[in-house]
Amino acid sequence: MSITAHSPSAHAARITEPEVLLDVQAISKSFGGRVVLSDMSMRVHAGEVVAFLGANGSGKSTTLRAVNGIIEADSGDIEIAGVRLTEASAARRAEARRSAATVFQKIHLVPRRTALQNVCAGGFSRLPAWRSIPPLFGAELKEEAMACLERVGLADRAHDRADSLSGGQQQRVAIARALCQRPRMILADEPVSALDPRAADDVMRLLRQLAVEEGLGVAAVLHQPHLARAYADRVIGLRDGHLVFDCPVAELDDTELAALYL
Ligand SMILES: Nc1ncnc2c1ncn2[C@@H]1O[C@H](COP(=O)(O)OP(=O)(O)OP(=O)(O)O)[C@@H](O)[C@H]1O
Repeated sequence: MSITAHSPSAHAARITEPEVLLDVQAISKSFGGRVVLSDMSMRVHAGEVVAFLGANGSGKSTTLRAVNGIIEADSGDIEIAGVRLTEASAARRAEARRSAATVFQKIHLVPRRTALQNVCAGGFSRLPAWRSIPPLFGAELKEEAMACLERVGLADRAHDRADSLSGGQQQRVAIARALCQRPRMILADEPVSALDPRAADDVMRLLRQLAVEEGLGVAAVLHQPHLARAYADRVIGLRDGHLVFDCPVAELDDTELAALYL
């Protein structure tokens, strides 16, 4: 994990080649007649970390869930890696959504399986269902999963049971599993909320490293503004389902930030 936040070379690359990996266009969502997200628009570019901030219930997770397909927006549109979801076939839509891998606060590893076996699960969508038990994973998938563990700095723990790893290590295994899905971007829904400050820093540094060094887009819901300041390029503020600000992290205003949580 060698890079520091806000590397100038990544900044230059974004200016010359701002590939849009996620384009959320005026999406709205209601549950039981209550509007929880209203006309939300935002973008994530390749190589960029975007942080979502806002109080409980402000619509952060709803935005990510509309992108990854856990829910469908009532209106608006979403483009993932150039695929406009409302116009795409079901197969194209599923493929586009696979290119945005999700990492959750609750890590959901299979505790008794090894780190490597858990990471292999990220590649299952490319395999027939009967190949998804460990003896049948195949050498190729195992090799790819091992490379993913190397990318998160945990190759040496590949054969340890998931439940023998620390919380921070388990979240890095979950990120490796997401990488094994071969995504263009990572949607991280409170990826560090269950971690101590040091492990939280490690995970955020890793997500930033994947953006800067590998060109992934990262959209992360955070409850820690200081982590957004340290690791994001852009910060999005949500309040009561409305976008309040979307600005480069250097322009984040303390008063506006505090107002999100009033
Ligand atoms: N499946 C659902 N059914 C009914 N209401 C829902 C559903 N999902 C979310 N909501 C409501 O939508 C609102 C926005 O929820 P969301 O999870 O997006 O907030 P959030 O900003 O991510 O909050 P938190 O920081 O607490 O995770 C909340 O009031 C929540 O109760």
